[in-house]
Amino acid sequence: MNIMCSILWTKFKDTKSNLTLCNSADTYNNYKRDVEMMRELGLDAYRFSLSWSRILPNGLANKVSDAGVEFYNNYIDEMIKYGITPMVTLYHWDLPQKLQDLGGFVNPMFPEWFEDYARVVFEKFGDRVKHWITFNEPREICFEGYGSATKAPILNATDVGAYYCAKNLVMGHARAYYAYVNDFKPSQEGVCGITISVNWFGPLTDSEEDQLAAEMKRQAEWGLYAEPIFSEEGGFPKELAEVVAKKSAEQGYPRSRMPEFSDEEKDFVKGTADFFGVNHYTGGFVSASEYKTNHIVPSVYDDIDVGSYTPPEWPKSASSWLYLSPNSIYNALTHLHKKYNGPVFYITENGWSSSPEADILDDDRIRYYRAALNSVLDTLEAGVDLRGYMAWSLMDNFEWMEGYTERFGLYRVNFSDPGRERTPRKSAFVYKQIIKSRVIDEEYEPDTLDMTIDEGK
Ligand SMILES: C[C@H]1O[C@@H](Oc2ccc([N+](=O)[O-])cc2)[C@H](O)[C@@H](O)[C@H]1O
Repeated sequence: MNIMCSILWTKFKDTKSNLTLCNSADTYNNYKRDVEMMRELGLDAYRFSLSWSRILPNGLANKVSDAGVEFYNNYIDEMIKYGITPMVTLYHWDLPQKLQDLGGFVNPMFPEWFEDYARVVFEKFGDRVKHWITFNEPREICFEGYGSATKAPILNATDVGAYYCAKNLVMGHARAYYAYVNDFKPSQEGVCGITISVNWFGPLTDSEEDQLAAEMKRQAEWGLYAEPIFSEEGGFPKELAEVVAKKSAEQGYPRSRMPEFSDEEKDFVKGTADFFGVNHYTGGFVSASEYKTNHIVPSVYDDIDVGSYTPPEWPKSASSWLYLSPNSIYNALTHLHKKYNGPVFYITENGWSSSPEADILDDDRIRYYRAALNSVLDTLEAGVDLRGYMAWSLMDNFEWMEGYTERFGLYRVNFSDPGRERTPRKSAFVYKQIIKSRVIDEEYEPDTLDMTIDEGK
């Protein structure tokens, strides 16, 4: 977390101490309480992410931190003790500084560094962890980190950053997948996939132009990362690659700004996921001609050149990008189901933000979860192989560039308290009731906000 902390230290230096900022919800010192909260809610699975540098302090696999491994062992064991299945993400945006200094995701060595790290992790924890996710949200890593400069490492390379990063990330994912399948899966018998942020982008009208515009938007936002792994053809999305090649030539680049996969690389990457992890939050409409804004030239958004529209009546969260978009889980997953020939899905994140001032009586979050879970039921009804749903998030935490100003938790965290006290919000009670009864009762009102554990679980 060092990279984000130092960047954010600049942003928040007037209000918080660096140490406080970097402790976030402090699961390291509170993991037993966190597992207790999972039990209070009646969860049967929990997704969390490993910190690469907590396990390999220098990023490279020659030196393993015993203390880091011990922490994760304790955390995993605590979940398993109470029948909670851990689902573990290897990379959730905190690259070891040494690797970043060497160029991070755009260094051609990146896929090998990632495989080496993955091997250590599979070896240490794979006896108990059976659900692995290589990367959390390639788009946010590549487009936001190496292109639009809105996430670490804040690299402003709008022309090529996202595209170069995407290829190396996908190659790293595939190397880790084969390491698992060849050397660990035979004895450990788990599964390995990737989590991609998939918001739903539908056409503004039924016109052919808008349908094409929506497809371009989907290709740029998530096809760039999904297509090489889940499509039959392999490689980057075809229409997007053609547009980028054409624009690159017009802009005087000697070759396309989007690298290609060789036939051998395409074959290597294709099919390297036992499941498709989806982080879904919101949606919107896309137009070929309306609602266009100016974009940096050259950039991914200039390449696709489409307009985006969010209906003003959609409820808005505390995050600028997050609206309650009707039935967008269904729209996204049925689309992917058809496009990629019915893969196994897990929804690995879905949730709603409120402001720090908002009360624990979070009816807006309850409305969001009820709508989302109804959309999950529609999705199952449509025959999509959706195996799990994970809310984001169990508790408030440090929300990247937004710091503590956006809260996603079913439990509120008191960040002024050195012990980081956790208190269930009203949404936690409603979520618990839904899990227990398997029914989404729109009228249900908890009669107490006292959380107890159902010992039967
Ligand atoms: C709130 C969680 O969001 C996840 O990341 C994002 C970021 C941006 C979008 N978007 O639609 O613009 C969706 C998801 C992230 O994985 C998690 O850490 C939280 O930040």
